[in-house]
Amino acid sequence: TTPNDSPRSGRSGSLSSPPVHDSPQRIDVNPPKGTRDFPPEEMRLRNWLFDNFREVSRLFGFEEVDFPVLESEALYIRKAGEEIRDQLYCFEDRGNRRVALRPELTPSLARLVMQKGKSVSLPLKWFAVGQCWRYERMTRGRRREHYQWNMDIIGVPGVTAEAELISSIVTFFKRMGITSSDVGFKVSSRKVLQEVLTCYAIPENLFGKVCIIIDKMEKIPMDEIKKELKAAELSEEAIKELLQVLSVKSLAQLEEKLGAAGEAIGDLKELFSLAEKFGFSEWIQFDAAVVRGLAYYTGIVFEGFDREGKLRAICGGGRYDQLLSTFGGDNVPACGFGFGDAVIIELLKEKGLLPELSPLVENIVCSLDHTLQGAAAAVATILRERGQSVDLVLENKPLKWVFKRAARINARRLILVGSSEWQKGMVGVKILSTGEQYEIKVDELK
Ligand SMILES: Nc1ccc(Br)nc1
Repeated sequence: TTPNDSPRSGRSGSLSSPPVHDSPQRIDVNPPKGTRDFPPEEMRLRNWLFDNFREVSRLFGFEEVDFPVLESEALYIRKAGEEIRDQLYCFEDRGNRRVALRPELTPSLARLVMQKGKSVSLPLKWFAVGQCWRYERMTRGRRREHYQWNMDIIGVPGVTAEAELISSIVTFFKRMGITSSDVGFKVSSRKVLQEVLTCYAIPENLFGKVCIIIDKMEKIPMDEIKKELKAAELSEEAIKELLQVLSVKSLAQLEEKLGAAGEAIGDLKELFSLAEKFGFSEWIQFDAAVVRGLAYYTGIVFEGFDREGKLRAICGGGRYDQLLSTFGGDNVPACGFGFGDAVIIELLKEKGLLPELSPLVENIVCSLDHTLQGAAAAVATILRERGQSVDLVLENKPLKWVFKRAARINARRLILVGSSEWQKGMVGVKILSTGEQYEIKVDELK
């Protein structure tokens, strides 16, 4: 067949006829499944949220850090049966390296702390806002990426660090207009579980796995929990005791169960006492069932929840004193939290607290005829050099079009470059909110 007789076109042509290009296959204009675009309106909301994350981090004296979205898969290979492991977005790269899109930021932070070693002095107070990934079966239609705000304190063994972290999140909620009537923190300590398991001589290496099973307590039937604990070689008696301890409703009850001497009760009492000093007592409550779903927590754990119970956890965190040593590094005490960008927006919507964020540009500059396009560009440059934002009309457009665009981009004033004014070194100015208009020398524009 001749070049033009491509079976697809179905047209018979001759060599002389111009090549017929089939219309190109239209790409899928949606982002990949489970991911989001951020067009301007959504991007303004995201920037507003992240600016608040950053402002709170600044108020608490934290320094911003970031890491690659792509990490070695080895950072996340933990054998405790975590969901985060099951949903790892991992693959083999062209160099046959096992890599993964990070599902969380803490392992990267631990890696960087290890890399810095003795070159940094403790304590470190670092924060990051980064996109995290999971490969979720789309059957559940959930997102595969979200942005997480993390704050971590490295090198402080006492619970004052956890109190500081909870205080930073409370500060953030208050900035959002969220109160302790809207949101609270369930607080416990993994040392509660540790002390029970030690009583029953459960091997240390089962600790993470037991925590992950317990974390599913409110998500799967109790029979399933018991089955999984039994499969993890816990005796019936140990399971019974464990579930009993996890159902206590107060620190006093916990003290009766575990005694006053244990670290768990000591840490929790100190945290609740510090809460008074920091001023966030009404935000926190003891809840023995809180363990969080990450294997590496070793002490205090907490999660922010909406008191109406309509949403998933807003944020979560805790102490992870062994993480660096599991990476082969010197052990350093550490604690931190993760705060996702999705649930908080749902909560703000629920509470009618989403901000009105319109675009804002100070000036829209246009020439009144095409011969003055260069003059308009010169005026735009002068204004920009004076720190003024300018939307320069880049084509010859009727004034009606310019006014429509000015309204759409919420411009504060319209600068008109007309031939008679320009010959006098002047431009026309119209304040769009009041309609006030005047002429002014370009040099006097500010
Ligand atoms: N870890 C993780 C990552 C991405 C999303 Br969406 N949720 C949780």
